[in-house]
Amino acid sequence: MSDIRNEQQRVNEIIEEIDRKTANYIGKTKSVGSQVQQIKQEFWDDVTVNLDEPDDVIETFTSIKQQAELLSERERSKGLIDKQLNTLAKLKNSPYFGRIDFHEKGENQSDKIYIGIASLMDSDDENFLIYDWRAPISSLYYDYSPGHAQYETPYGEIKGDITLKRQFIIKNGLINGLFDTGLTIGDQLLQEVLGNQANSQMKSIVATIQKEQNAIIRNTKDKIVVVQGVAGSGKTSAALQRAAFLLYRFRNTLHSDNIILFSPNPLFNSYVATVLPELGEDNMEQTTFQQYLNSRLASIFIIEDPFDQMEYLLTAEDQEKLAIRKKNIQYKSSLAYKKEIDNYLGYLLNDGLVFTDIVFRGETIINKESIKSYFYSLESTIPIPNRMQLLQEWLLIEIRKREKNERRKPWVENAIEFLDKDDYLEAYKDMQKRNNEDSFDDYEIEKKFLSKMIVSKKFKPIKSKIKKMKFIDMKMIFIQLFSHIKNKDYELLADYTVKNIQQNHLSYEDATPYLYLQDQIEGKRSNTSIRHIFVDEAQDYSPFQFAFMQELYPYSKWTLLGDLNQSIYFHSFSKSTLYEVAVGETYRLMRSYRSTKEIVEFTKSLIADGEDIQPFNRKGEKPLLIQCSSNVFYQEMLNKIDECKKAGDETIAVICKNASESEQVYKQLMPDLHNVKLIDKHTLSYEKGVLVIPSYLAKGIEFDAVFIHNAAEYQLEYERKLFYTACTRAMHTLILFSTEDGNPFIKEADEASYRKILR
Ligand SMILES: Nc1ncnc2c1ncn2[C@@H]1O[C@H](COP(=O)(O)OP(=O)(O)OP(=O)(O)O)[C@@H](O)[C@H]1O
Repeated sequence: MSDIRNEQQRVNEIIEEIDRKTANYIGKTKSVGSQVQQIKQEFWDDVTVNLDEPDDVIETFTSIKQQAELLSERERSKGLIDKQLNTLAKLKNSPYFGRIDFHEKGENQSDKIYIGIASLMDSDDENFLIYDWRAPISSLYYDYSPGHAQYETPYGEIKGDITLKRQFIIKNGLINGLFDTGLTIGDQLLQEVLGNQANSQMKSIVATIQKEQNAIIRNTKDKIVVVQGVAGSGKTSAALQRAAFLLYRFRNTLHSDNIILFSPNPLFNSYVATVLPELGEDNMEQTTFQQYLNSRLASIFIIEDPFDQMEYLLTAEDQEKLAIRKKNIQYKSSLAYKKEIDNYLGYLLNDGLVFTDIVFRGETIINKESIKSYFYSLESTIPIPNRMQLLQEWLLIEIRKREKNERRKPWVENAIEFLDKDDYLEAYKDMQKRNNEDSFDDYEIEKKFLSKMIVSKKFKPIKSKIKKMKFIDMKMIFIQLFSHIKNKDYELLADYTVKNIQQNHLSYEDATPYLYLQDQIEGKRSNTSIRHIFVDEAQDYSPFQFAFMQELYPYSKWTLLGDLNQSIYFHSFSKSTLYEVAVGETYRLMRSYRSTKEIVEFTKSLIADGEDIQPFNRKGEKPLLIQCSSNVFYQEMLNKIDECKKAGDETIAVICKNASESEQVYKQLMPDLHNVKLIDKHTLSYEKGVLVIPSYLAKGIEFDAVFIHNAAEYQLEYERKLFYTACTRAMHTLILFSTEDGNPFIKEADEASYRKILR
């Protein structure tokens, strides 16, 4: 009891210090804020603008630049102070979550180390009142129980003994819970945290990071970190805390805009978007691979996304077509296909590139054959993209020549006659600017000027196309690839792609290879400012996609997080997986934190190597299978939803196999559950309540209660992982509905791991 009193006393003192510091920062932010205001108001007073002579222009430019730099420096300072204020407000609410007493070897006494989301110094700025959880010493808290312990610092290893390890729950400055931990590291606090309700936004886990997660978060030595972690083992959590750790550890060189997170879908983006701000860091850029493909190709093609591809595979009726499509997907996702493209690129060095005619007013002014022959007249040892640039320069020169000739043609004279008033005025102003002439006195000068203007305007789109390399017939070059492929099924592969491309459609499996080929011809579009990439649900990327991403971000380190048991896309069923491609330090997370022990015991028996999965010991009800005929389905479901709500479940997801099933279920539930929400691939965020969601969009997210709409819909072997992924979204309650035909994977599962009701 006296422990709590003493600790609360310390919390109070810390809050007083936080208040002092806050008052100080508020004073500073006001002063810097008014300086910013003043600089903005008086910006032009302190700038001497004189554009008479070249020297004056330079002086004016320098003076504007200095003023702008001063403004941005002040704005930056204001931003930093506001950030400090924000952190202090968070610390005031909950200053820390952990304490360790560490007796360093060779010292007389132990130090009390309090750990929170940020550091706080005492009023003399000499001693740490709170250590940032990312500081080297804080590692002790995550890695050790009381007893011998050590941690790494930039100056070497420090050894000693932990004499006390304490965890706190502090809210609004009051200690609500205090646990001293012995050998069972942090279990009590973890129990508390995991017992809470699911949220529509993920929470940070800094207070209870587990040792195996800490190793991932603090890895700074490997270029590629690969995490294979079972469902709910904290992969996404580890990724986000790792981003915060890296931003702290490399704060002088790494900023949030040097980090990207690739997530499985836009809904997931919003689900994880609050974690970094909660930890006082700016958010990293979050995107999906599809967003990248769209940014590059959506102006040329209608691109299929992975969800449409999945819908097709789940619902296709024509078995022959389905078989062809599956073959396509597997081959086109493989590194063998990339190799074929590389071979093809070898051939293109000397022959085979296809170009388009350059056409002006319906007439070909440079034909594709001459473009091709110019290209191949260039030294063949020069790489294709460099030759393309030389070709581009040549074309622009040629176009300028044609442009000059064109000015004398009769159509130009006609166009001058029909020039409307606005164009004429524009030309007049332009001439004034260029020639310092006041009028079009001389008819010849006027005509020359106007014809130049008219022709130049008409040629502008052609020049712009050349600058964008549109003289390369990429579609044709891609189509032609298939006659070079040695794969025995190449006719099937070619037929499928060619038909699509002719209709300006690009399937998901064709999009990355297309871009890869394009980049190898036009020149790579690498992004060199990105230093670290997180790929969540990494098992969903094909080896080809991953190889392509590595070319896009050549200077980046990688953290790949995935679970082979949640490989739901067809391409990831091919033998070669991302995990074989990515050679790096591999971590395995086997403990599942999301779901109750009972749910984990059931879900682990749905998959082949599930016996290694360890549940965290949190109690709940066994999953319930309700097998009934479809005419009582919805009434049963409504009853159970009602029960869950009464038991306190706040997020309840009815997970359906695909989008059309979700729509149907939504329509059925709507009349009785007015605020039920339907989630589709365009949904950007969601609220607590009852949701109906297709299985593949529930990836990475969790809910208090999960209702599997019709377990009997999952029958084929390749739907096993989809089914497993859907079931593992449940935190506290899992109820499976099934029509009488049943579900083959549940039939294989341990009967003792679930309850069953037949209606
Ligand atoms: N150390 C931890 N302390 C507290 N909660 C944790 C911890 N690790 C994981 N969790 C919780 O477990 C749940 C699952 O975590 P997370 O979503 O990061 O797992 P995942 O491995 O990415 O799951 P999946 O692959 O199934 O999507 C989350 O609610 C997360 O907050």
